[in-house]
Amino acid sequence: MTESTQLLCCHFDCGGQVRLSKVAPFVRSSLRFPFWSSHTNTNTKKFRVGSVKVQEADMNMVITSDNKIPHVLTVAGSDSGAGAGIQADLKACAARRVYCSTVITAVTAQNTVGVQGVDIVSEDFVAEQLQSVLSDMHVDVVKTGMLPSLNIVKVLCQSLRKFPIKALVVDPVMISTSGDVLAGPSVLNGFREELLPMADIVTPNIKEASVLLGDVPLKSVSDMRTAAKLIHDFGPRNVLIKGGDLPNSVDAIDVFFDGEEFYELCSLRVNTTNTHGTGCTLASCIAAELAKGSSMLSAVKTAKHFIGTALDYSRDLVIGNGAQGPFDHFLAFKNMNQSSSRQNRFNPNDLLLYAVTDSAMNRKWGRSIAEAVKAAVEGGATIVQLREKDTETRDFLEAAKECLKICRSYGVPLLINDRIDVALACDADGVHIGQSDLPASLTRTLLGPGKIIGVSCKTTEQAQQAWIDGADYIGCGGVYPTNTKANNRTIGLDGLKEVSQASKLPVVAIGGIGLSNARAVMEIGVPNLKGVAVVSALFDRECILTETRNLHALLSEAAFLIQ
Ligand SMILES: Cc1ncc(COP(=O)(O)OP(=O)(O)O)c(N)n1
Ligand SMILES: Cc1nc(C(=O)O)sc1CCOP(=O)(O)O
Ligand SMILES: [Mg+2]
Repeated sequence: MTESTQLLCCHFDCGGQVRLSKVAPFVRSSLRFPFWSSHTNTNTKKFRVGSVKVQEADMNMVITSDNKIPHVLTVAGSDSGAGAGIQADLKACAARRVYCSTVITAVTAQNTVGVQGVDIVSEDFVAEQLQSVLSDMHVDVVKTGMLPSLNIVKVLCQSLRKFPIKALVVDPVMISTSGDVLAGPSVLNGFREELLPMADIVTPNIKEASVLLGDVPLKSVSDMRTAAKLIHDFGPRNVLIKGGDLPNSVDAIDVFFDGEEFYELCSLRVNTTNTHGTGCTLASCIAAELAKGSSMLSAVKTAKHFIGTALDYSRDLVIGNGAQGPFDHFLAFKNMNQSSSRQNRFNPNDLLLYAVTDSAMNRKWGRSIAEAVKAAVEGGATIVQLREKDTETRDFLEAAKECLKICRSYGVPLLINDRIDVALACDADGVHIGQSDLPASLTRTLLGPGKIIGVSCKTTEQAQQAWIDGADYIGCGGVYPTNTKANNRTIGLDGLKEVSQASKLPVVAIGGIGLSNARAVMEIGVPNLKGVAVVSALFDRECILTETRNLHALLSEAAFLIQ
């Protein structure tokens, strides 16, 4: 038996012996999750989803002091090809390191070509499976997929009323990726009237959103926003409309609506046909992150980033002969012939808005390092570097630990400037070093393959050496004159362009960059240039949060236009 079939068999037991335990009544308020409180204005927030670490965060399995593991119950159909449905849910939860139990609502004969047959499980047996799992196991989050009959929707809602859970994630599966109908119109009323009012989030794709709203066409992001609002009126607390199928869109743009604000979550469309099961996986990832205790928006961002990474890793995978293949949830495929796991823990898109702290600026404005970092990541910084030139080592270490907690909670990598000892001591995500610091090759030896290393380069030769030494990215500048670093040589946009074109590593531009010139920097149009690193334009300002937000919005737009 292969590893994957073993996994499948052991998880298909829906929960073990029936043991009825006393349960508290379903408490609706228990479904509420905290949200980012800083998002208070009414504008749409646009995120480029590229700042969430996937691989390393995975290893931090959350086990509580009483030895419980976050638990997702999926109520969905089986896909014999194992790309979608229950099988995708199991793989997604395993990859996100949470336990997943299963209630099977239908068995489909399915492969990469399409759906050849569907056998619907009776509602009585669905009810029995629900009872088995929910009466015995502590389920944190229920995620639903294919609910093929109105009666199944009804028994599910009854169970949810009887057993308390933390959150309900509804993926309103109606049509398979191959275009086959998986839930007919009779189920729609069950969704609208019973299930959606209980849901913490519903995650329709464009077609499903259209069907939920009585076949209104959705052709633009603006239509998606209107649809999100209308679906929200059915009662779910949050709506995520997945725009992957939106015509004429370079990016995959999803619209998230929490009842007050819209967020456009934007990520690069991965050029692959291995997309079967992305909807199920996304919903399962959201459920897994919620089970671990994430806020809703953060769960959605992590899930979207996970999908992007998994698709990227699996873009060349060949399984089956059909138009849409499955992908690899364990991010193993692309790495098969590579000796280290370096690619897994650094995402070059994280360089988009690189915030570099400065102790003198924090002192001037009366802020702690942690306060400054928190405001920057809340504002959308996608990576942070602590550059504390005159802070005592002990104080630096304590501040770094505090900042690491903040950054980890947002999925933002934290690097330490110069101080490899501090980075090792606090287990930071990596370091940034310059030409007069410890050599990059030695730094790699000290930090090992799992950490991020950035190297400052002003010339093409330095960029070549950084690559040879095993760095992950280069910082290139000073693009413009700066007061932040004394006697810094300015290389201008031309110098930046030359080094970026020659570099085999992703590049972040630095030096005198802010709102007024960031667009011009990005517009040099070299694909290797992934973002800008900024000190004074964020930290020598009254409101770091506002400055970071504004710069993030500008960079997201610039990156969008350039691709
Ligand atoms: C992203 C980034 N790029 C360049 C630098 C400069 O590093 P270095 O040359 O080592 O100078 P100091 O920052 O140590 O003064 C950087 N810090 N970050
Ligand atoms: C730390 C640093 N390194 C540079 C380089 O050219 O390598 S320029 C710089 C300072 C950047 O600060 P500001 O954003 O305030 O100009
Ligand atoms: Mg340095």
